[in-house]
Amino acid sequence: MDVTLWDLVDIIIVGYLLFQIYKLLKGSLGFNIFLGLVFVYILWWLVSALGMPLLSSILGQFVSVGMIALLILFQPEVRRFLLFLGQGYLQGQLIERLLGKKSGAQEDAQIELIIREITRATEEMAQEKTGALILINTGASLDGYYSSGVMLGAKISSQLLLSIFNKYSPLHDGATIISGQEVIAASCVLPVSDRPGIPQSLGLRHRAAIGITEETPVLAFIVSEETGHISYARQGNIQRNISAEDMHKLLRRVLR
Ligand SMILES: Nc1ncnc2c1ncn2[C@@H]1O[C@H](COP(=O)(O)OP(=O)(O)OP(=O)(O)O)[C@@H](O)[C@H]1O
Repeated sequence: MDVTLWDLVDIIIVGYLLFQIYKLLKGSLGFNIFLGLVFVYILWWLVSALGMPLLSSILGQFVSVGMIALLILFQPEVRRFLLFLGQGYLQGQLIERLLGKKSGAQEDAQIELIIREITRATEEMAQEKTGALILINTGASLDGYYSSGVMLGAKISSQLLLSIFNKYSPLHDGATIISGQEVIAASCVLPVSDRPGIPQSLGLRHRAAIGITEETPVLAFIVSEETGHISYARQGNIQRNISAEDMHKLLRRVLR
């Protein structure tokens, strides 16, 4: 049998897609369903090869409606995957990476200033146990979420962020979204993740951070009102209790 270059490309693409499906379903109930479907498929293939017509035709019924069943069972995951593809992930990150980010010395200094302001405010809120949820948009289209909050279009500063999340401020509830060099909106309502693997101790603020990062390529920082811990969520995963230094490094990696 001849193995061509296209066979290799084919295998690499299928491998990549399977890995993405694994990443998407990891830790969810959907992963067990997916394993169940793979098991049914292997069983059907086995009984067909062994020549067991009755069992093979019963299992064959499942397999023949497989694609439709997959779309119904995994509707939220398929939606999330398509959103991820469409929402600036490719435009914003991949293309930028391919073309190389343009970053002059002046721009670098500006970004460093922004990072310092965000980190300073977050650190102060953590010390004072002021709850906060800050999204850093790295190229997604978040128009639908802006409209759920209050548009600001203001220059980023630690004072502004501290004012927004001050518990007496009318803007402190919900998420504040930062894009480029501006605080675009505050008090935004985000989708709350319903993934079963999330620890019970995490409430709505943390679940909203996980939820939005499942659907869009944004970075979400959370300050817990209860513990004063800083956490971040990215691609649906949460990293808890990070230091201000970790936060600074992460922002540098993402924004530069
Ligand atoms: N869908 C949502 N989108 C954005 N923000 C939300 C959403 N739901 C709740 N919040 C924010 O989370 C706050 C409630 O947080 P809650 O105490 O339930 O979460 P938590 O994860 O336990 O955080 P903490 O550790 O700060 O208590 C609300 O006051 C609101 O500001």
